[in-house]
Amino acid sequence: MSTLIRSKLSGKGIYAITNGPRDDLFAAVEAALAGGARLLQYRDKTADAERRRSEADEISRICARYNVPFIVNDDVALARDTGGGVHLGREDVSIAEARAALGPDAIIGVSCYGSIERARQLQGEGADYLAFGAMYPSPTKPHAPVAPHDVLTQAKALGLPIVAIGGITVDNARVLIDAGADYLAVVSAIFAAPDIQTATRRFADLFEPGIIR
Ligand SMILES: Cc1ncc(COP(=O)(O)OP(=O)(O)O)c(N)n1
Ligand SMILES: Cc1ncsc1CCOP(=O)(O)O
Ligand SMILES: [Mg+2]
Repeated sequence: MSTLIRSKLSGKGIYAITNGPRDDLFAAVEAALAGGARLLQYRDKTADAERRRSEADEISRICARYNVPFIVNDDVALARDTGGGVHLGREDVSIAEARAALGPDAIIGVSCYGSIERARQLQGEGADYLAFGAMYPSPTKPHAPVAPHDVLTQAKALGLPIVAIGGITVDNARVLIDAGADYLAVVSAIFAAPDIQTATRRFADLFEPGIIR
């Protein structure tokens, strides 16, 4: 069993990720947090900078009320201006550039897709968590290649929190936790659910077996 070498993230749990504009965005985020999400990412691939800024600002406040880290997808300037961390993929800026803008305390997470070599490289560059996936075909990102589950197990040796993403549902999640995922990153099975709080709670319960609510 490996130990975490350097982590700003404590524990395990659900990483809820928003998916673009919606009229009830703030209520949806609040429901996910009330349901037990332990990390929240603002992911909005639109180009409406003004709306993105005001939404990120409000969501960062909501996360602060729940004491849950707030992460911005792709956009380091928006992360800096809203006091958040950032998630970086292969199309995004380097960890060094993000770190220079956000400082040593900010959470910087990275996409490793299915590559343990990329994970090793990014761990060396100072990533705070390593995300792998898609683990299953994803309704949100249908063209994302599917990664093998054992990449999660291999990545444990790198000593950072491991995030699994892509097509995760309550019914297919258990094997990912067993393979080594510390966090399950979920878009549609939370934010497209008719009852977001209950959907998140069902996921969160996977990390707390035996708790009777
Ligand atoms: C936790 C987490 N993992 C992976 C991604 C995907 O990042 P990326 O490959 O940059 O793709 P986009 O999300 O930017 O379309 C993520 N956002 N979060
Ligand atoms: C951003 C991203 N990267 C790989 S899959 C994915 C989307 C995950 O969304 P869903 O939980 O709906 O499959
Ligand atoms: Mg990206």
